[in-house]
Amino acid sequence: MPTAMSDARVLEAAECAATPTLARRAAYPARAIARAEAPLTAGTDQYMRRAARAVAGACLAELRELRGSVAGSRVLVLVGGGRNGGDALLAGALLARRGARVEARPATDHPHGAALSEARAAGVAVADAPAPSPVLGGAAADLIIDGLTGIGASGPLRPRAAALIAPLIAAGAPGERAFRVLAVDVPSGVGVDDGSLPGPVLAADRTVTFTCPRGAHLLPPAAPLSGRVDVVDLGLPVPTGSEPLASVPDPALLAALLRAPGATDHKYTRGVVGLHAGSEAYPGAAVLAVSGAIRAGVGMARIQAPRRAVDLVLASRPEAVPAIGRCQAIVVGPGTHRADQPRAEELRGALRAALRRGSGEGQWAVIDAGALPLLPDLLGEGLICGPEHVLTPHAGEAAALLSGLGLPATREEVEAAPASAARGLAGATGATVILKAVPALIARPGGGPVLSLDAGPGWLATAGSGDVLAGALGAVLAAVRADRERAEGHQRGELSIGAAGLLLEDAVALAAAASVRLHADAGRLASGQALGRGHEGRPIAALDVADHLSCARQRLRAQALPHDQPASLAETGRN
Ligand SMILES: NC(=O)C1=CN([C@@H]2O[C@H](COP(=O)(O)OP(=O)(O)OC[C@H]3O[C@@H](n4cnc5c(N)ncnc54)[C@H](OP(=O)(O)O)[C@@H]3O)[C@@H](O)[C@H]2O)[C@@H](O)CC1
Ligand SMILES: Nc1ncnc2c1ncn2[C@@H]1O[C@H](COP(=O)(O)OP(=O)(O)O)[C@@H](O)[C@H]1O
Ligand SMILES: [K+]
Repeated sequence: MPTAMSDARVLEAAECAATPTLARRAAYPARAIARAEAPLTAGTDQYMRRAARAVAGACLAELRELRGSVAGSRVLVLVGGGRNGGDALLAGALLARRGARVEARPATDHPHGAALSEARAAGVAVADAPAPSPVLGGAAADLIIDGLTGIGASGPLRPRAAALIAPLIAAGAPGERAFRVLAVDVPSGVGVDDGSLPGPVLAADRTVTFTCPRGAHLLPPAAPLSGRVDVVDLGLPVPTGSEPLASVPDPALLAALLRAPGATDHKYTRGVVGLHAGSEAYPGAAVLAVSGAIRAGVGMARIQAPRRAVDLVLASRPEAVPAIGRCQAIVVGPGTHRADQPRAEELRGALRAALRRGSGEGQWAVIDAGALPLLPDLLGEGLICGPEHVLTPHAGEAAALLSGLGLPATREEVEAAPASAARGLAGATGATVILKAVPALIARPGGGPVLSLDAGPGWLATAGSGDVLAGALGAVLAAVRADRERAEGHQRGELSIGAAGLLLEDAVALAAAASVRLHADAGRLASGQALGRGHEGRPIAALDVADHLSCARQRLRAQALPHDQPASLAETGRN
C-alpha cells in the first residue's frame, strides 16, 4: 500500500498531469472504448488506481479553491457496483489520507471489493442508508464524488442510486449550491454515447474522464451537466478503429481560416457577403446581421432589405453597400417571417439563385430564420442543397423543417436528441447544419461525427443574437470561399492560404465552427465572463455581441496560433 508521502507526490503529479478541457477531442462509443482497453486492463487494477489518482488530484484542486485546504474538508462518495465506483472509493481513500473526512454511500450491495477494503483501511466511513440530504455526520459536505455509474451502465439510474442523488439535485444547480460535485468519467445516469437524459442526473461542477471524451461530454442535452471536463491519459489506447460519435474542432484549425489580410489583399479578396436580412416588421435584424458580418472581418457587406431596414443599417453602418452584386456568400432570412409574402418571395428568389440545379457547387449561403421554412417547396421544385449551404435552425425551427421534409418531429423531440436531429436534417437536405443547441452542433451532409462547440454564455440567449451569428457566419464563409477561389487561380502549392486544400464539406463545416466560436467568445467578452471561472457575467444586448466579434477573432488567433505558425488544414480529415 502506498505511503502518505508517496500519495502526496503522486497526487501533486496528477494535479499537473490532468489535461484540462478536452485536449483529446473525439468522443468514441463506450463499447469501442471498453474493447480497446480490455487487453490491457484485464486482471489488473493498476489503471483504476491511475484513474483514482487523477480523480483525487481534481478533488484536491476543487477543495483548495472552495475551502483553501483539504484537511478537515468533508467529502461524500457515491458508489455504484462497477469500476466507476471503484475509482471513486480509491479516490476517497487518497483524500482520507490527506486529512479529509470521507464518507462513502454505496448504491449496491456489491461495491468493488478491493477498493472498498482499501477505502475502509484509509479511514473512509461506509454508510448504508440513502442520504436524506447532502450531510456528513450532521454537517454539509464540501464535495460529492459521483461514482455511481460510468461507461458500463445503461438506462436511467436504478432506484437506489436515484434515491442517493435526489436530495443533492434538490440542493440546486452548480454555482448555486454550497457543495461541489466531481463526476467520475460521466455524471451518472446520462446516455453515455448519445448524450440523452433517460432519468435524473446530478449536474457536476467538474468531470474527470479517461483517454478520450464520451458522447455525453460533447452532445446535448447531457453535455452541460459535465461541467468542466478533464481528459486524463491513463496509458490506455484511443479506439481509433471506430468512427467517433462527435468531436471538438482544434482551435488552431479554426484560427487558420481567419487569416489576417496581407499586402496583396483588397476588399474583394477578403470576401464580400450579401445579406437578405430584415423586414418591415423586424428592421433591426438587418443592422445586427450586417454588424455581425462587418465585425467578424468581411471585406464588404451588401444589404438587400425594405427601405426602412436599409435606412437603419446605413445610419449605424455607413460602410454597408445597399445593393446586392457579386458576393462570395449570401445570408438569407434573419429578421424575416414566411407569413410576410412579398419578403418571402424575395427570399425565394435569392435561394433559387443560390441552390444547386445539378452537381456543380451553388452559391455559398447561410439559410436562417424565415428562409428555412421555404426550403421544402424549393427542394420539391428539384433544386438541391450542397455542403456550401448552411442551415442555422434552433430546435423549434429544426422540428418544423424536419416535419416539412416529411420527417415529423416536435421541438421536444429535437431537444431530447439534438445530434440525431442535426444529422437527420443534414442528410435530408444535403446541406451543412448548425443546430443552435448548448453546446452547438454542426452536422455534415456526408455524415460522420458531429462537431460540438461551446455555445458561449447563457447571456447569448437574447433577441437578435442569432442574427449576429448569421452575419458572422456569412463573413467567414465569404472569406473562405474567396481564399479558395484565389488559390484555384494559382499553381498547386504556390499559394497556400485559408481553406484552399480542404474538401468543400470540411471547409464549410470548419467555417461554421469558426463562426460559432467567434460568437461564443464575443458573448463571453461582452458579458465579462471571459474573466474566468466564478465570473458569471452580466446581461448583454445582441449588438454588444457584434461589437466584440473583432476582439474575439484577434484573441482566437493569438491564443490558438501563439507562434504565428499556421495550422495545417490539410490534416483536418473528419475529426
Ligand atoms: N476498464 C478499466 O479497467 C477501467 C475502467 N475505469 C472505470 O470503470 C468504469 C467502467 O466500469 P464498469 O465496466 O465496471 O462499469 P460501470 O460504469 O462502473 O457500471 C457498471 C455497474 O453499474 C451497474 N449499473 C448498470 N446500469 C445501471 C443503472 N442504470 N443504474 C445503476 N447501476 C447500474 C451495474 O450493475 P449490474 O448490471 O452489474 O447489476 C454495474 O455494477 C469507467 O466508467 C471508469 O470509471 C477506470 O478505472 C479506468 C480503467
Ligand atoms: N443558453 C444559451 N447558452 C448559450 N448560447 C445560447 C443560449 N441560448 C441561445 N443561445 C445562442 O443565442 C443565439 C440565439 O439564436 P436565435 O434563437 O436564432 O435568436 P434570434 O432569432 O433572436 O436572433 C444562438 O446562437 C444560440 O446558440
Ligand atoms: K459517474
